[in-house]
Amino acid sequence: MSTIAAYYNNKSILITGATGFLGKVLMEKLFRSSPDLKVIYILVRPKSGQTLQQRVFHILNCELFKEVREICPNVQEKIRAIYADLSQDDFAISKEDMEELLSCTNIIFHCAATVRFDEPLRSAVQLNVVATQKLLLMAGQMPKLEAFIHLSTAFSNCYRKHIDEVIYPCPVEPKKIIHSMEWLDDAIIDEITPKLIGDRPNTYTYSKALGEMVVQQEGEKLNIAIVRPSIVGPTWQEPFPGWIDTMNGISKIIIAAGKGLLQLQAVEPTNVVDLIPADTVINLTLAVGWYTAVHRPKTMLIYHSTSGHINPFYCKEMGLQLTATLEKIPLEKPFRRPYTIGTTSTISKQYWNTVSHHAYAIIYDFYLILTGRKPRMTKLLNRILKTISKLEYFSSQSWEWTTYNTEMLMSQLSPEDQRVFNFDVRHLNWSQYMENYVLGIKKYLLKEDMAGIPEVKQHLRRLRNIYYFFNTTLFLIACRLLIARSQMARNVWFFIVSFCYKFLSYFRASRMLKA
Ligand SMILES: CCCCCCCCCCCCCCCCCCCCCCCCCCCCCC(=O)SCCNC(=O)CCNC(=O)[C@H](O)C(C)(C)COP(=O)(O)OP(=O)(O)OC[C@H]1O[C@@H](n2cnc3c(N)ncnc32)[C@H](O)[C@@H]1OP(=O)(O)O
Ligand SMILES: NC(=O)C1=CN([C@@H]2O[C@H](COP(=O)(O)OP(=O)(O)OC[C@H]3O[C@@H](n4cnc5c(N)ncnc54)[C@H](OP(=O)(O)O)[C@@H]3O)[C@@H](O)[C@H]2O)C=CC1
Repeated sequence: MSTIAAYYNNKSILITGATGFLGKVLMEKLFRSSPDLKVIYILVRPKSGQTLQQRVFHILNCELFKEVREICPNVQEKIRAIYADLSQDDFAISKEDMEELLSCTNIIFHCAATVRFDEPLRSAVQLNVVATQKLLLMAGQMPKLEAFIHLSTAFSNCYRKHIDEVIYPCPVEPKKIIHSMEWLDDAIIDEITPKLIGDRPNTYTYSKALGEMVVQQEGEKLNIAIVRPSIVGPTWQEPFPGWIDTMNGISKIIIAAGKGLLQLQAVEPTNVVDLIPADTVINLTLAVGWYTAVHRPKTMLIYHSTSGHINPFYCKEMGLQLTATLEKIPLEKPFRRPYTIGTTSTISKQYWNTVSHHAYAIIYDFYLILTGRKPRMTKLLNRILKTISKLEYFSSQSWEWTTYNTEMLMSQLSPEDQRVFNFDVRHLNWSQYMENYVLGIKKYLLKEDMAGIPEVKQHLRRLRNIYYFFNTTLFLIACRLLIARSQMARNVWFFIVSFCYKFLSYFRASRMLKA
C-alpha cells in the first residue's frame, strides 16, 4: 500500500475551503486513497439559502464523488461540518466545536481564501491574512497537530519574473496592515490600495503574499509548509479527466472564445500559459502533508506546483488546440465560429477589438432591432471585455518558477507513492488535456447536453456560410465603390478582366485544338 495513503488512515483532518474547487478535489482524493481516515472536519458557512448539511449533501452527491460513494459508503459519517465564518472573530465556531477541533486535529489543510482579483483590500486582508493568522493561533493550541499546509498562489510574487521557493517580504509588515484596517475607513483604504499593492496587479496577489509572511512569522513553532499552484485547471486523470466546477479566469476566456464572443486574446503567442491540473495540485499537497508531518523539515518549505519549466504549453499552441477542440466539441448557442488571434501590441489590439468585436456586436444589435428584439450584444461584449481586461496582466506575460523542493519531494517518494500521488506533469498531453477541459466546461460548468452537439455543428456551418457571404458581399461593394471613384482602380479592374478573358480564350482554343 502507498505510504502516504497509509499515513492519512485513522487521522483527523481539518480542511478550510472544502466547499471550493480545490477543497472538493482534496476531500475526494483523501476518501478515495485513505478510506479508513478517522474524520474530516470542514469549516463551512451556510450559503445561498442552504444549511451546512445541505451543502455537504450537495457536494457528496456531485459526479466528482461517484467513486468515493462506492469505495466508502459511510462517507457522510466521516465528514463533520462545523459552522464557521472565517471573516468573523473566532470564526463564529461554537465552544464545543472549538474544543473538539483543538483536541482532535492531526493535520490542517488551509484552502479557504477569497480568490477574486477585485476584492476590496479590507475583505481580502480579512480572509487571506487575518483568518490565516487566527487559524495559525488555533493550530498552536492543538496538541495532536502534526502538520499545517497552507495553500497560496504561484502569483503571490508576480511582480518578479523569476520566482524561487522562498518568501519575498512585502515592504509593509502584515501586522501593520492588519492594524491599519481596524481603524481606517473604506474610502481611505481604497485610496491607499494602489500604493500598498505596488507592482502587484490586484488585492488577491498582495493579500496572498501577506498571508505567506504571516505563515512564516506565526508558524515558527509549527510543522508547516506552503504549496503554491499556478493557474489551476480541471482534473487531468483523477478521479476522471476534465472535472471542473469553478468559473475561474481562464475558463471565462475559454467560454467567451467558445461562444464566438471573444476572438482577440491579449497574449504573446510565444508566451507560456502555466496551467496545472487540480488533481496534480492535490496530489502534491497530500504528499507535502505527509512529508511535513513525518520528516519534519527543519525550516518551512515552499513547493511550487507549476508546469511551464518541464512541460511548457505555449499560448499559440493553446490557441490552435482550443480552436480545433471547439470545432469538435462546440459550446451551445455560439454567436460566431470560434477563432483566436493573439497579440499584445496596443495598436493591433485596438484594430482587432474594433473590427472583430465591436463592429460585429453593433451589426448584430442592429439586426436584433430590425427583427423587433432588444439589442444586447454590445452590452454583453463590454462586460466581457471589462472582465478580460482584469486578466490581461496574467495573459500577456510569462513567469519562471523554480521547483527544487517539489522535485526533492518527488525523489523521496516510493514508486507506489509516485503512482498513487502523481504530481509529475512531464507526461501531460496538452492537446488531450484541452479537449477534456472543454468537455468539462461543457458538462460540469455550463451543464450543456452532449446530445445537442450535431445541432450546434449544423448551426456553426450556417454561421460559416453567413460569414463567407457577408465578407464576399463587403468585398464586392468595396470593389464597386473603388471602381466608381478611382481611374487607377478602373485600370486595374480592366487589366484583371482582360487578363482573365485572354486566359479563358487561350484555354478554350487549346482544348479545341486537342479535340
Ligand atoms: C484556426 C486558427 C487559429 C489561430 C491561432 C493562432 C494562435 C495565436 C495565439 C492565440 C492565443 C490564444 C490563446 C487563448 C487562450 C489564452 C489563455 C491566456 C492564459 C492566461 C489567462 C489568465 C487567467 C488568470 C490567471 C490567474 C492567475 C492567478 C492564479 C490564482 O491564484 S487565481 C485564483 C482564481 N481566481 C481567478 O481565476 C479569478 C477570479 N475571478 C475574478 O476575480 C473576477 O471574475 C474578475 C476576473 C476580477 C472579473 O470580475 P468582473 O466583475 O468583471 O466579472 P464577473 O466575473 O463578476 O462577471 C461580470 C459579468 O460578466 C459575465 N461574464 C463574464 N465572463 C463571461 C463569459 N466568458 N461569458 C459570458 N458572460 C460572462 C458574468 O456572468 C457576469 O454577469 P452577471 O453575473 O450577470 O453580472
Ligand atoms: N483556483 C486557482 O486557479 C488557484 C487557487 N489557488 C489557491 O487555492 C486555494 C483554493 O482555491 P479555490 O478552491 O480555487 O477557491 P474557491 O473560490 O473555489 O474556494 C474558496 C473557499 O473558501 C471558502 N471561504 C471563502 N470565504 C469564507 C469565509 N468567510 N468563511 C468560510 N469559508 C470561506 C469558500 O467557501 P464558500 O463555498 O462558502 O464560499 C470556499 O470553500 C486558495 O487559497 C487559492 O488562493 C492558488 C492558485 C490558483
